[in-house]
Parts: sequence; structure tokens; C-alpha cells
Amino acid sequence: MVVHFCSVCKKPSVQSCSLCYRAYYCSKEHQIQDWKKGHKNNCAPFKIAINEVLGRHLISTCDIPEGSVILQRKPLVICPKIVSLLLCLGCHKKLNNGDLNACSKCNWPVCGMGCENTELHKDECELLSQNNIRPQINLGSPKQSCYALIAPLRSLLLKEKSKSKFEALMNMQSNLENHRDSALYLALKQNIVPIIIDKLKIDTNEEEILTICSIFDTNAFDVRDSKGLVNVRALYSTVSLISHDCKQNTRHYYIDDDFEIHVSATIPIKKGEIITTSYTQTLWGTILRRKHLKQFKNFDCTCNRCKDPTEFGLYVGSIYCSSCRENDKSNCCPKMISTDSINSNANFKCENCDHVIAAKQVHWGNEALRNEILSLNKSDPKSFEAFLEKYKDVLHSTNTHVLEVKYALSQMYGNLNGYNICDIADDLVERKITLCHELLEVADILCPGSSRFRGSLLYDLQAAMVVQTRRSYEQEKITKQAASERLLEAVTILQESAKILSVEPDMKDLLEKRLETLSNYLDLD
Ligand SMILES: C[S@@+](CC[C@H](N)C(=O)[O-])C[C@H]1O[C@@H](n2cnc3c(N)ncnc32)[C@H](O)[C@@H]1O
Repeated sequence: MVVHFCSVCKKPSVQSCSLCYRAYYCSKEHQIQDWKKGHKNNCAPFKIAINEVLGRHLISTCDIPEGSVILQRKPLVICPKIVSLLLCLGCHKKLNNGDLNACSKCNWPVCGMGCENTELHKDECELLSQNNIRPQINLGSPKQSCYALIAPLRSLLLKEKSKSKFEALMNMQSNLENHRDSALYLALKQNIVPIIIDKLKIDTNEEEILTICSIFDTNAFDVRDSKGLVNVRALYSTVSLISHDCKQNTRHYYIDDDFEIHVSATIPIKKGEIITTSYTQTLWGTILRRKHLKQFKNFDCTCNRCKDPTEFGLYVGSIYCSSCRENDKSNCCPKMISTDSINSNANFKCENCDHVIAAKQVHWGNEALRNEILSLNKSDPKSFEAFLEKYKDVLHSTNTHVLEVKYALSQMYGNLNGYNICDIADDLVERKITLCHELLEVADILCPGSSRFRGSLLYDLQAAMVVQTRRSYEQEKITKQAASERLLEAVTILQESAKILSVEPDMKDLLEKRLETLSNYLDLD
């Protein structure tokens, strides 16, 4: 057994620092003493490394247990997306019912007086009002505004307010050369640069402004809250160095009104492993994930999932082989897989026979299916079920389009208007349970452990299981003993979901209430 010693008095100790797991202490007093003496400046379970493929990235410097917080940071800059529903420039919450509340000084949207005077809005407000720069609001329905000015403006204001924050921001990777000639950057150059330089008279230049915009596009995190009130973007120092992997080992969430980010390990991370996040969507196939990463983050992903044409045996980007399907209607029918999955122009070939499909055909097929899904009626699960039925001979059960539709259905049953979990028919409750199980099997491979996806699927699963069990018991289809066992199983699933999700403040109350309700349900009399 390895013996650790207190960093202060050198006595054998078993309690480690809960942030870095590297320093040990014999008592709380010694931990506080060491923290003040300097541990706070070098406490981190990771180091910054650099290589040719990833550029700068983070590597763990010790074994990090599943669920533990690896790093937390307040935003360097937080701001609306370039085009966004009307939101308050003070607190970033969506403005109620799209009402147009304007700041009494600068006329930009805010909630009210309280938000007009926030630290965040104060300085920009002064500049915008003095120079009469008005927001460009599209009064259609829903009302939207162009906020493209705000990200560079808030970043440039840091130059005066906090030199170190501005330097940290400018030290982030920008990828401007890849963005410079795009329609968006030409528009920024034409519309935003002159406002900042000529009207606001900020000491900067075109290159610096466009670099900041590009730094946002490369590094910004989508910041959302669970109530759907906030949908903005923010830059966080160090967190932005986390590299991408299509099977990531962390997740992140936001704490409090200042949107502090917490990054936690979703699976145990061994010392020396790269700490990763995903910049794309887990349920997408390799072609679409790689296209998205190339277009928005400027790199060709070569992670293990991308290199494996079967995507860890799930065949997310594959389809059934039409030749083999004629004779084999089972789930095991061979699939068409890419002949070189990290080359988007590679043909697809059957795993079993010589049937080949050209890359172009695969791209068109995927595009057509995605558009078909987008056109489905989002308030009618029947149209989603019809999609699955229509393509059951082409798309296998873990194909990307099937997974997207199954996930949509798992959310519709139990939540949609008219499909409340207590009101839907028994067969739909059963369907929701099946969908959750199927998606959990996929999650266990693509985003295992404490991922948010697993946590919320487990939550949905227990909700449906409880309704099903109560009904079966009331209809005398199952014994009291069987019902109790099933309810206990639901409690265990809820506890696992709570372990994953309750670190997120918004979820904590909901989960505690649910655990209480479920405990009452256990009494079947
Ligand atoms: C948010 S930054 C990450 C930090 C960056 N490596 C740096 O040095 O500042 C995103 C950029 O990192 C690089 N990157 C991240 N993950 C990668 C991966 N899996 N493969 C190749 N490049 C990656 C890409 O250049 C991408 O545009």
C-alpha cells in the first residue's frame, strides 16, 4: 500500500486535496494552511502539453476519479451569440415573451433598471449611448437582434479593465486564416470593424477585431441553462485548451448567475491520459461529425471513433447492405461501412459481399434523411414513428438517423402536450421504456459513465417505469411483491441519475423532490 504524507507536517495521511488529488493532509487546518501558502496556485490534476496534432491540450497528472471536478473557471468574456432572440445585456436571460425592453441610456435590450447598471453592461452602455450606436432588431416573430458587436466590444474593453484577462483571451487559438474569406467575416469587416474603430474610437485595428471574432468561433462554449432562458457564448481560460475526442472523458456544466464552468470526469481518467471534451454531436455519424469539426473548428478528427469504420461496433454512420438485405431481414444483416473512415471521399463497401456505394451517394442519402427528419411534425410522435417504419429495411437500429429519431421520441413521450407520462396509453409507456433502454446501450459505448446524456436517460427511464408499475399493479397484472421489486429498481435508477445530474444546481431540487415522491410511491397500499 502506498503511504502518503501531509504536505505540511509530513505525518502519514489518507485525505487528499479534492481538486488535484496530489497533495495529502492530516487535518483540515493543515489543508487550509497549505492552500494559503501557495497550493491554490498549483492545485490542478492536469498539465498543459503540446503536440503537432492537437496543439496545446490538457493531460492528467494523476488518476482522476469519475465524477470529480477537474477545473472550474469564471468566464473571461460572456456575450450573446451573433444573432440571437432578444436577451438582456445585463443578465443574459431571454426577454419575456419577446417584449422589447430597452436600456434607458443606450437603447439596447435589457430586463430593466437593475440590469442596466450591472458591471457587465455599464462600460459598453456608456460607449454605445455616447456614440449613438443602436441595436439592429428584427421585429419579426420571434424578435431577434444582431449582437455581433458585443463580443469584440466586451473583449476590447478588457484591455483597460483587466490586462491579464485580455492577454489570456488573445493567447487563445484563433484560426482566422480559415475564417477570413467567409461571408460572415466579410460582413464583420464591413459592418462591425468601422463601428469599433471609427465610431467608438477604440484603440485597436481590423486584424485584432477579426482575430477576437475568430477566437470566439474556435474556443467559445455554448452556455445554456436548463430552463431555456439563457443561450449565449463565453470564453474560459484553460478550459478552452481541452481538446476534442468523439468519445470524450469529461462533461461541463454552469454554476450560478455568473456562469462559472465546471468540468468533471465522466469516466475515470488515468494519469497521463488526455483530458477531452466533444465539440460535436455524439449521435451523428463519422462523416457528419468530421465535416462539422472541419467547418467550424478547422481540423480533421482522427480519434479512435473516427478511425473505426464500425464506430465501436455501433455502425452509427452505416446502413444495411441492400444486396444482403434481400435475403437477411434480421438485425444482424451486414452493413455498408466506409473503406477509409477518415477520408470523407472514400466509398462504402458491404462487410460481407462486394456491394459498393460511392461516397457521393452516401452524402446525398444522409442529407436527404436529415432534411426529412427536420421536416417531421415536432408535436406529433406518430410522424417520427412512421419515419422508423418507413426506413426499417434500410436503416439498422443504431444508425444515426434512427438514433436521432428515437431520442426525439424518448423526449416526446412523457413530456409533449397531450403526451404527459400519466396520461399516455400503456403501450406508449412501454415504448418510452424500450427507447430509453436502447439509447442507454448506445450511451454506454459512446459517452459512458457520468455523462449528462446517460443521466437524463436514466431519469426518463425511472419515470416511465414507475407509471408502468403502478398501472400494472392497479390492474392486478403483477403481484405486490413484483411491483415493489420494480419500484425499488426505479429508485436505484433514479439514485444513479441523481448522482450524475445533481451536481448541476438547476437539477438538484428536481431530483431531491423526485426521490421524495418516489419513496412515497414505494408504499403500494
Ligand atoms: C478550443 S481550441 C483547443 C486548444 C488549442 N489546441 C490551442 O492550442 O489553443 C480548438 C483547436 O484545437 C485543435 N484541436 C482540438 N482537438 C483536436 C483534435 N482532436 N484533433 C486535431 N486538432 C484538435 C484544433 O486546431 C482546434 O481548432
